Amino acid sequence: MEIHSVGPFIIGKTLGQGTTGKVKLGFHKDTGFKVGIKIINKELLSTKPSMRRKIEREIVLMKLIDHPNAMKMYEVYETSKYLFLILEYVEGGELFDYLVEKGGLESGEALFFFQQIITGLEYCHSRNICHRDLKPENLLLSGDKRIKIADFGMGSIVRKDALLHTSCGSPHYASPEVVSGVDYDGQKADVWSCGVILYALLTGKLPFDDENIRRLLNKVKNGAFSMPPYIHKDAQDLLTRMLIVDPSKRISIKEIKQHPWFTSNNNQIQKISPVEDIIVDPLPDVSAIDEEIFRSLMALGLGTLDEVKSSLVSNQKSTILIYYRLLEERKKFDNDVNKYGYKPKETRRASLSDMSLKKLFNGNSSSNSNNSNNANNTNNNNNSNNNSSKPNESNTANTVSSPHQQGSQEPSSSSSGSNSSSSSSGLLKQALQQHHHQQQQQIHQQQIPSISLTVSTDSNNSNNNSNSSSSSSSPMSTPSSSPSSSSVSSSPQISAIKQQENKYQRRGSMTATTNPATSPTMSHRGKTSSPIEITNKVRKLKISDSNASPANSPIIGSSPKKSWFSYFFSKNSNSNNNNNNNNNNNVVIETKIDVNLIYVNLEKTFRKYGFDWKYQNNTHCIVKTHQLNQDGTPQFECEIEIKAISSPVSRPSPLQLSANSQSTTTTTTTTTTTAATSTGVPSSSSDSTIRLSIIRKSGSANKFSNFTNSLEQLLA
Ligand SMILES: Nc1ncnc2c1ncn2[C@@H]1O[C@H](COP(=O)(O)OP(=O)(O)OP(=O)(O)O)[C@@H](O)[C@H]1O
Repeated sequence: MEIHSVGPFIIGKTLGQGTTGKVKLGFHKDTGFKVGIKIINKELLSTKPSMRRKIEREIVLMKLIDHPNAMKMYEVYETSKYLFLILEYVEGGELFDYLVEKGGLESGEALFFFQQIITGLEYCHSRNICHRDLKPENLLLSGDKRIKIADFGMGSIVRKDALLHTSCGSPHYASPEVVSGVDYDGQKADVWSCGVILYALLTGKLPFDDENIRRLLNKVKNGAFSMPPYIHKDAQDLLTRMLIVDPSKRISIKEIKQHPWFTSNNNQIQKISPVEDIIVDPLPDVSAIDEEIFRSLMALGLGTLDEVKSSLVSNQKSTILIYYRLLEERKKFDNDVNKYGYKPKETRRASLSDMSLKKLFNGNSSSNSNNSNNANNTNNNNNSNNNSSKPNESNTANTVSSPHQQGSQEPSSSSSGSNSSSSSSGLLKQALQQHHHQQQQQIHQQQIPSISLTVSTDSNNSNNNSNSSSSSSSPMSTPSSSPSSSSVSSSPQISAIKQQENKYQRRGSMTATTNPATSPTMSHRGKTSSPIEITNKVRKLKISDSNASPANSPIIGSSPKKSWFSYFFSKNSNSNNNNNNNNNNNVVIETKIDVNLIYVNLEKTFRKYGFDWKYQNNTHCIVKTHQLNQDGTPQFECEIEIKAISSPVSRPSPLQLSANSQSTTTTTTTTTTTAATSTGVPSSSSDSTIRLSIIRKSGSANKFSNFTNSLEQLLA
């Protein structure tokens, strides 16, 4: 039976497509509240362990994230075939497209975006989450131009002072240490990516680019880029500090926030305390461990089964225990809200205080000083509670268009699989509440004469408003007066911002003649390297590989049920830390890591095992040991086939911003995308999946097993 709804949401038009499936627009049946629904075929997850791990990780990380500058995940639904991630709807599209349209941005607007990126990233880092794939394509814009960091598929939790191994991301945004294949500090690598993004914001160009991947990687490693003279000198200074090759000398997020350019608009950005500040109690014994949360922890790869278990009952504070408690808090929050409807402030706060989250928020201040921001936030929330304590009742219908009116493309009233809206999770319930509140405000504003606003020349003055309703009371939110934590879109502050935004001048289309950056530039750090003109290459390629996209099918079999964490975790949890394929001859690893960085990872593993390697042709690599058996054959030898496979949406990998790009129909038959690069390897779009298959092996089974385990870990 075909259904057109998931839980309380009617499924509408397609918003986009990633490697795991389509993202559709969803409308809340009762309120018209919009969400993004990411539809993932579970078959994909069972047949591709690395993809499964990626999705598992993404879901758990998103459960841990609640910040106005990061895309929220409200709920997960599933049928026997599909997973549905109910996401915050981010209507303004990708920052990438915005940059394509506008070219380089005026300094104030660039700062406006940059501050939000840094605020969101600082929040992630405070939870020890590194994004590792920051680029304008993964930064979405809300309707009121708020940045939402998205796509945590490459994200990782990093224990304090630990280094990361996997080289991932897009080479244009990846740091020198990442492209060099050495172990790296994930936070410093994210800072580098932000430096590249800042450069792109200010110039509409990339600091490091080359058609030839080998040269590109060398440029990144070298770190030389040209600095257009029109960039404000303070911004130049910040860029120079962010794009420092040596990560130990690279500026930190904390220092960025104190930098003169960052603070030049007097926007007050609040400090976010690290996750380590949370006070947590251990569990009394292993029988108290919540199975679902345990599986989620395993998905984060924080330790082996035994390590995780013993950390949870140990008196010693550990990352594992902290994340257990955070996930528990989120689960409790969702459940409580379901049980009691919109939860009264006192109860929620009591729940939060159980784990002394107040210590986390506002640093180590006492509960009193949980104060201004929290109080403001809570009060706001409380107000909205008072205004509409039952969001799904009565007055919402008067203020919100029905999904049909809002243009749902599939406005079927089919109730199959529908969960009642009253079972919405905490974050969703909160968002619905907020949505209702906004609608009310809008109506109210329409009824009163318009107020004349004095618009300051600072793009962010209005951001000092701390009435963040979106970050207010959910379990892991942190009070923040960040740019994005401003109030609802209908507020005078936002109107003022909008007016200001309208004042931003387009820099003009990025043509060779009009772009100031193509005029003679000053050399940077004594080196010259012309900035690469953002080319007029095709931005969006049409989907052609229908097989690759399960979500192309007109949806959905059985009724979706809501799950806190989807049951696919339980089905597959045994294999979380194992390589299922080890017993098979044909090990297949699929990964979404950029193809160029796959080679960095491969070679890193070869070196680790002391193997020699040789690329036979574009897609095959022979790997063998130096050491020989008595009969003269290598102790171990194997052949790896490397292929780009289904890429539902292909996009140019670098910031090939194109002011006049047309949506051109281009066939994306990725299995054949093996155009040789200088390294003689297949090339593909940055979003395609690459399959590595060991098609032949001989020699030591032990070596083989260790080697493939390493590869899997590195590329998962
Ligand atoms: N919550 C959302 N609101 C609005 N648009 C969205 C939302 N989520 C995704 N999109 C759009 O859909 C596109 C595909 O998203 P999706 O997350 O599936 O792909 P992706 O970012 O390539 O990640 P991956 O392929 O790793 O899953 C995005 O590029 C974005 O334009």
